[in-house]
Amino acid sequence: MTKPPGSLGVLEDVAAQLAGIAGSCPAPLPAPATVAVFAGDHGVHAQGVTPWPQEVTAQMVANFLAGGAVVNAFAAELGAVVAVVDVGVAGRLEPAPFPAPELIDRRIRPGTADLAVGPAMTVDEARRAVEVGIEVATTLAPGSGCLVTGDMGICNTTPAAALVCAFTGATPQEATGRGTGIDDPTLARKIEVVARAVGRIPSRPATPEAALAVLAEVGGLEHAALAGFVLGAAATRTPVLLDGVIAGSAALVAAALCPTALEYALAGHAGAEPGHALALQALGLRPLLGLDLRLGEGTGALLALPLVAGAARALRDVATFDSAGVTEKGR
Ligand SMILES: Cc1cc2ncn([C@H]3O[C@H](COP(=O)(O)O)[C@@H](O)[C@H]3O)c2cc1C
Ligand SMILES: O=C(O)c1cccnc1
Repeated sequence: MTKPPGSLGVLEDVAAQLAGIAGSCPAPLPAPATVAVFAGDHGVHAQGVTPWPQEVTAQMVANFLAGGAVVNAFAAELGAVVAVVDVGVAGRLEPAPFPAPELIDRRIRPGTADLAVGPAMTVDEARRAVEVGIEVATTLAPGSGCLVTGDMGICNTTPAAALVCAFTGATPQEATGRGTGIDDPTLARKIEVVARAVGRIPSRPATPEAALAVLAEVGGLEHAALAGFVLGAAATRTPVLLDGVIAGSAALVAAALCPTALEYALAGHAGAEPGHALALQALGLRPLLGLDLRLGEGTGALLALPLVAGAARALRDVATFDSAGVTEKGR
């Protein structure tokens, strides 16, 4: 390529990873990208770990379908498609007005149980939610050059923090953050809730069965589906761009189920939630962007898409020294 070796820095690693994923060099461009927003609710809402009412999850699902959320704005800017999956919303979902895209209805149950007091879901429900993610990824993959993780679920930074503790060995104080923006008393309560949940499970589950049991005990339905989404992306040799702490915690589950699946994942950004950095560090993933985002929905992953596309296009389109008649460097 007509550039000094190494001059594209991290993007050279991205290009090499894309080529490895596709098994061809140059790799295909990561277009079109499809962001799958997995939505679910959480019984731990009863503990007062977020200032937002639970019905905001269902209302935001309607907003995604109507095209009115931040993820829709970023997707429109970047030419990405938004798919919305109900894997466990608690509320009734009104049919979206024509010509809105259809909701993918894969609801396992209307929200999890309260993970502060007992298992969030059964192991069978967790497995079925993982399978929803696998199904969505393998269905979308043939028409997508890149898959992007998205999430919606009021309270979902609480199970994310618990999963980060379980899979990295971090303490609840280290892994728990302010989510959508909570005050000090709420944060103290949230840390206490995460500690109670994590106290019931083994640290660093060593087998896929143990990982699934941890996911059922302290996770969420969208976390489970996102773990499956990463597995499905890998199974179809499709790059998957990870968003924030929900995706990061789900990727820890995916890595415990199948370590090599993470070779197909790229970290879009470093989010503000402390558990996100812990998850990425444990996974050995370097985030492409650092913008202090703390939204979710897939927004931070989508913003990294032009970097991934740039890396792929450079590898494909840039002339060689020979073909462009550019003189190579001397000694
Ligand atoms: C209007 C609104 C839109 C959102 N879009 C994503 N989230 C994000 O914030 C929530 C997690 O934060 P916590 O654990 O503090 O509740 C999730 O719904 C996540 O997707 C939103 C949250 C709100 C309120
Ligand atoms: O990092 C995230 O994905 C995130 C952070 C705060 C709230 N919701 C999501």
